[in-house]
Amino acid sequence: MPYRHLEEYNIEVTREVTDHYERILREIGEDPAREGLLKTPERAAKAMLFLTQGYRQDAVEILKGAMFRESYSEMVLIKDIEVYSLCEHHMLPFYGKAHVAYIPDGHIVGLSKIPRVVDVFARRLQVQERLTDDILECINTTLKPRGVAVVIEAAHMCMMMRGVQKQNSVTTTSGFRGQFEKSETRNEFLKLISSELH
Ligand SMILES: Nc1nc2c(ncn2[C@@H]2O[C@H](COP(=O)(O)OP(=O)(O)OP(=O)(O)O)[C@@H](O)[C@H]2O)c(=O)[nH]1
Ligand SMILES: [Zn+2]
Repeated sequence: MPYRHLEEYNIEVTREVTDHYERILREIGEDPAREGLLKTPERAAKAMLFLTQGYRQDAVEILKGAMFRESYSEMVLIKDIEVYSLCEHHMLPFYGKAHVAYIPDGHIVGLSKIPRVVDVFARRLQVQERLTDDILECINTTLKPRGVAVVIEAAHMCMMMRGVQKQNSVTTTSGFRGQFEKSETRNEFLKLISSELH
């Protein structure tokens, strides 16, 4: 992605994507000139650029911006982080929850930065497996904790609205590094994310 000035990039790309959506409307049998649809191509373009803004954001920089030296060395768990992403096969939403934990090794990170990192990777075309790994690897290589764990539970609209049309299936993906590779620590994490206590 060329790093042109963001505003200039947004105006140019919004115009291009808007033109494409107008063509799509015509191809599916709609009349882009009817009143209700006049602004739809531009709205859809802005929505798509919002949902894919992760391509223009840097998760490593976000984490590095709020790392603090601390000796705390127990598990830090942020659970039930809402996730909205787009599957790369159909560009339809998949959505659910992410649970992220790490065990610090000299540094902690500002709590809000974890959901921000989740969003940076979710706001791209993804598969749930790669989204899980992207979050895991980013935290592992940037914060260098003793361990990191990521679990994502999600429903895929491409399996609900079309295709196999299953309304209640949930897909769970997970990744573990460092101390979470040991079953004791992993089990403590899994117990915490399944508990109803907040
Ligand atoms: N592993 C994985 N698969 C996904 C994800 N999101 C969507 N898919 C699947 O991607 C696959 C694409 O398969 P294809 O056979 O090429 O596409 P399709 O003909 O539209 O498949 P159906 O959805 O079965 O109708 C489907 O099985 C989807 O369920 C994801 O996050 N991870
Ligand atoms: Zn899909």
